[in-house]
Amino acid sequence: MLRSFRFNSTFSSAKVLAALSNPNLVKTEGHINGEWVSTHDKFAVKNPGVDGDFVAQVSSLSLEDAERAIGIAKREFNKFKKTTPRYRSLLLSNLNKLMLDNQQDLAKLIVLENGKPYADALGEVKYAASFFQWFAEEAPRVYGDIISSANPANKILTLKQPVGVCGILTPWNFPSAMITRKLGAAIAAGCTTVIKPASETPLSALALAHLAQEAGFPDGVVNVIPSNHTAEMGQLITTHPLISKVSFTGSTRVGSLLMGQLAPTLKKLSMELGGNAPFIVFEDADIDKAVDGAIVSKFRSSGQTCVCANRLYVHESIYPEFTTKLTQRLVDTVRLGHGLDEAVTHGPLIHENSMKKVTSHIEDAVSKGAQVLMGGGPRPDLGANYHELTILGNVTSDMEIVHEETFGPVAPIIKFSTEEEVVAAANDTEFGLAGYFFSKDISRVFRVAQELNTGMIGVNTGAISEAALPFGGVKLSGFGREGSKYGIEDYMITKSVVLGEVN
Ligand SMILES: NC(=O)c1ccc[n+]([C@@H]2O[C@H](COP(=O)([O-])OP(=O)(O)OC[C@H]3O[C@@H](n4cnc5c(N)ncnc54)[C@H](O)[C@@H]3O)[C@@H](O)[C@H]2O)c1
Ligand SMILES: O=CCCC(=O)O
Repeated sequence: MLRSFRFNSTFSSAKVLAALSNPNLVKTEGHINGEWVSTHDKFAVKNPGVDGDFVAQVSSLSLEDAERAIGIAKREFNKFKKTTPRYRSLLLSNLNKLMLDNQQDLAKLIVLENGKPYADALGEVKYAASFFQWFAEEAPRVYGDIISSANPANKILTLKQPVGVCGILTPWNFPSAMITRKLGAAIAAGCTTVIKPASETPLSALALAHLAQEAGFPDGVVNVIPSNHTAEMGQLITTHPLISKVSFTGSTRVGSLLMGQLAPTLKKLSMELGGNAPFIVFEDADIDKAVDGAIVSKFRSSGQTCVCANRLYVHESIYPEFTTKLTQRLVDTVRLGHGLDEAVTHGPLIHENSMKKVTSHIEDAVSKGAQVLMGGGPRPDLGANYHELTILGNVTSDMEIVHEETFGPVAPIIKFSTEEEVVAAANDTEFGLAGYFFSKDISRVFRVAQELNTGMIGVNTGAISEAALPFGGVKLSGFGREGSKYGIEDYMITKSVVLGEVN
């Protein structure tokens, strides 16, 4: 059995918040036009790691507040779009620095509201800040074109212009990085923003708003509207005529709903949605490296990332060695418990619904013949949201876990015999966000990388995320690319200007 740690009262939210070095980061009100907006209507932010512990009561902004934020963002857009890329680059650099200066406190906020272990939370803060650094560097490097015309008297110019006010809708699994990957690009392009953070994790978003103000952002450029009226806020943002672009990260179900709402106003749209990542270990792989890669890819944030491996396909000739080594490595290294315990490597899941999905996937698989090789159940002794890291062997394609994203700490292992068979199985899904495979055969590396229908592929690595990566999917995993040299494009329009009589 894996070692684990019981809850210690020093991890209660009140104590952790009281001990932050920079108490100004703890904001519980909305942020519109540079002002903090308090409401009578509040919602509770729960600490997923400690039953019954609340991190904060946060103002739940109304639709009228959101309308005001959008109007202000539009007014400010008309000024902000005229600022120079160098100026916006400086704002982003300042914000990157302030995030890094406050990284320990920001990480503690993430642990409290999301549950992930402190080391992972610190990693998220650095990852989140890196998008500001990246887009600070991209902002001055946006170029238009001069194009020859069919008419010898004409020249065609293209201008890159910011798209307008951007609605940013984000999930709870990366309370900071899912905002900064969008916000960094939007600011670099010259857009203004209205951010609706997940109601599970608004504190990281509000801390960012505070730091943006400290970094010198003009009022009204970054507006944050926490609310537990999520569906109504989504409806307003997707239909509002003053919003020109919406970027959403979350489930395919909600993404598809938002896209329907948005159709009448035809806004520019980016969607980072669910995945069902295959992780393939070929017979020629370095098995120890594949085991390391599987742990990183499958169990990062206890399986709650959209790029987590969801199905592990292992060649039949190495199946016994791979499963034994994977199980042993986890038994030796994993510590389940509260994210602020330094020894802990894996924390709780976000809430009851996640626990239910994990349980139902395990029950379905076991009822159809899967074998529990490790873990398999909840840990109520630690708290309501703790679940053992679990490995299932002898998984087959009739099991739900092969077709649906678990978003939890379960690794289902499926045997395969040929490359053709495993590529077909890996592609047999409506989703296409990330995929992974391990092989030392360079021909196979190129062949399989081209054949897998996903937006991102890790070859001989389970860790792909960074600011330089064009992040995004295909099929029901969405569209648009975030981060990278492509990310800023989604926040700009290309305007063509035909100059006559220039010859
Ligand atoms: N692709 C990604 O980067 C990514 C990241 C995180 C989560 N996910 C997906 O999200 C799922 C788990 O999270 P979940 O169940 O909380 O997903 P979800 O789509 O229900 O919620 C995600 C976020 O979307 C927002 N949201 C929900 N309903 C909305 C609505 N009607 N209008 C506007 N915004 C709305 C909320 O802020 C919420 O936190 C996973 O199964 C995974 O597929 C994907
Ligand atoms: O879960 C979604 C994003 C994960 C990542 O950026 O690595």
